[in-house]
Amino acid sequence: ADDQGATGEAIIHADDHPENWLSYGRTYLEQRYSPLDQINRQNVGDLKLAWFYEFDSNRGQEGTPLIIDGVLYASTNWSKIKALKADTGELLWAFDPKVPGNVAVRGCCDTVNRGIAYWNGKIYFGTFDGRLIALDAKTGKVVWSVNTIPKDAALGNQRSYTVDGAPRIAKGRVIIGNGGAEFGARGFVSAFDAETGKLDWRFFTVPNPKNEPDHAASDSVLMNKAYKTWSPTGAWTKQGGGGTVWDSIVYDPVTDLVYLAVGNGSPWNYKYRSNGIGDNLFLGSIVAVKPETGEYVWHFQATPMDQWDYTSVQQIMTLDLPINGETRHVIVHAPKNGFFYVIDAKTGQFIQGKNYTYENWAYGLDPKTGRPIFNPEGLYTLNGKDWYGIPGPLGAHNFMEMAYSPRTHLIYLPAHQIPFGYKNQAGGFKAHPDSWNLGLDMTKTGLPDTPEARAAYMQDLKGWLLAWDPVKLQAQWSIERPGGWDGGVLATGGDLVFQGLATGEFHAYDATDGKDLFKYDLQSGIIANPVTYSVNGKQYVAIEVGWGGIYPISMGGMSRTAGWTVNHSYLAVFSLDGKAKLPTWNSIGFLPVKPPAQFDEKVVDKGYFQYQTYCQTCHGDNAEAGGMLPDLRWSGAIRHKDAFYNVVGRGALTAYGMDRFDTSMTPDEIESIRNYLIKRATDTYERETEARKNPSKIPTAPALGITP
Ligand SMILES: O=C(O)c1cc(C(=O)O)c2c(n1)C(=O)C(=O)c1cc(C(=O)O)[nH]c1-2
Ligand SMILES: [Ca+2]
Repeated sequence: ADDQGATGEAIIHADDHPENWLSYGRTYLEQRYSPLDQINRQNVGDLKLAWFYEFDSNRGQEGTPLIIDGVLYASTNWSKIKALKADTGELLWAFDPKVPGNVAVRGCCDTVNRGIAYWNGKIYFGTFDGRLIALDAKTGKVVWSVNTIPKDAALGNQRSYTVDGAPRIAKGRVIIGNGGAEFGARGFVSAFDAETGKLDWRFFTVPNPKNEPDHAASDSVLMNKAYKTWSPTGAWTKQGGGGTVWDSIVYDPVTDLVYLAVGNGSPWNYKYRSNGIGDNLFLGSIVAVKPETGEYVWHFQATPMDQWDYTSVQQIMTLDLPINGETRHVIVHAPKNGFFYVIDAKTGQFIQGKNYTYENWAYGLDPKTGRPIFNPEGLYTLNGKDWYGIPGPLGAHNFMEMAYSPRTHLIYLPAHQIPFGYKNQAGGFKAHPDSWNLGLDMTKTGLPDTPEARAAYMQDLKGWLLAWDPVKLQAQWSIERPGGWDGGVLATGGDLVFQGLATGEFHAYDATDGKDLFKYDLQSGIIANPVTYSVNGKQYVAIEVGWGGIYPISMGGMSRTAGWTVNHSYLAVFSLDGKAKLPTWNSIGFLPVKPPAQFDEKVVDKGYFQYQTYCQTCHGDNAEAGGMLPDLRWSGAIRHKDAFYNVVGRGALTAYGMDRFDTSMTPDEIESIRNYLIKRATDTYERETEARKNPSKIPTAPALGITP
């Protein structure tokens, strides 16, 4: 159809130009498969570093670069863009949208950016403070810029919006969502005209709190269908309800539909959010809409009554699959909840599904509808009991993308097991300003601190690369790793599967059997997705390097099971004849500093509560950092009350992403955190110092306070 536009046609026919990587998942199918085969099973062992380019941010890097006619466009943390010559790494231009540092506190999961879109000579990307920007791809000059968060909409009280997902473009409309459901937000996506930046339509994913029209594409389905799946008086009416679309949005030219991947409830606690009533549409769902108008077509809800942060925002991939002797055009989807779904792409009808990892919240799926058969023990907000949930809120699969090879008919799925202790906030829902507001007890969700409990928990941390058969719903082969949070996957015509790991190793595996054919130490945890392209007939493989995202910042010390990882942020590019060499970087992390001698025991408990409420989700559970943001036990600022208050209360470090908290905490509360940090430093200094005497052994048990 000619209404696809020239770039749309180029994306549909991407295989005619395999040298390029034109859109986030390479094609509209989002299979992350490239037919390039110059690098293959026979020669990948000789792969070498061709060049690397260091970024000017040292936080998690989750970007998928695009490659268009010899130019590589990369997005980095803090929503910055670099245009580089794809064969040499020479900088052509750079763009910094100057996101104010104090907005970091609005986002749950690091100031990441997952990628960009290309359309008709322009580059499009979202910024952490909520803008969508179009740049001239040749010059990096701004063509237009819009604020994607409407000032006048009913979005709840907290309005904690951030934009970190890659925009997608369908028929000349740039579609972008946002994050914020751990705080307080109402999810929606907006579609802007790619040439002018004018708003075309908006679709809210959860109802208006008063069931009033938003004057948006979603009005009729929300008022007629979704609203009655919510209690009219739950905390959602104040917090926004959630349903943020922070990652996958996919246009499918076969069905001519746009699929929106919808997130978790806000607050998480279902009893508080919706009085324990209703399925809460469209949380944990895929919603299909028309690209021109945003009009609702169908939805499939994977997680009704969400209370676990089981988002369905994860990658939406489309495939043609043989099912019962018939070829069907389907969506395959592995959301956080641990189940793999095959859904009819045109109608949303459930075809089949099965758990792809161990999970304990559901006994299985109803074979007709795909609805989970709940384990009543897992409904912790209804039964009032503590719940050790698997998957936890980081899911069995997160933003790390899976890939599909049409040669092996397998999906390469980066999965993990990161359990979580869910516990209800006592005494009803209470929101804190500038904080996560889950309706959960944030101190008890703190991970265990006794050596025994930690040792047991560590045993439960696992990661896998699954070579998943989407027809048989089973892994044909898999690789198990200690600890999760490994990067996304690329599959190629050379029968290779590439993946970067939390340990900093970059690997190539044989796509047919998982044999490890290549590994390279990139010296910082990898969470991003690799891509491949070619320039003048030479094939390259590129990956953004930089440890971060939610796992290390919230799990802190526990995330070290995946490897002792320090953040070095850069783009690494490989070729068969590369000659570049990385310097040797510090790999032992923040060094312990002998803590001040005194602290006030009486305020330590209060400090712990304040820390877990306001600090934990970035600086790590129990004041142990995970290798990316500062480990506060060793911070110079804990040595003096005023120095600490200047940072925490008055915002001395806002430029680096540390907001001021004098609007949410009293000076006494802030001082109690300092005392708690000194106590934690005192308790752990010895073991952390010991652990570093043998740098190669740092991630092992002693560094975690576990008796080996
Ligand atoms: O509910 C939300 O609005 C929201 C937003 C985001 C985000 O914008 O990055 C994440 C999550 N949730 C989330 O649940 C999650 O596990 C997650 C991981 C990451 C990351 O980049 O490491 N972001 C997010
Ligand atoms: Ca979430």
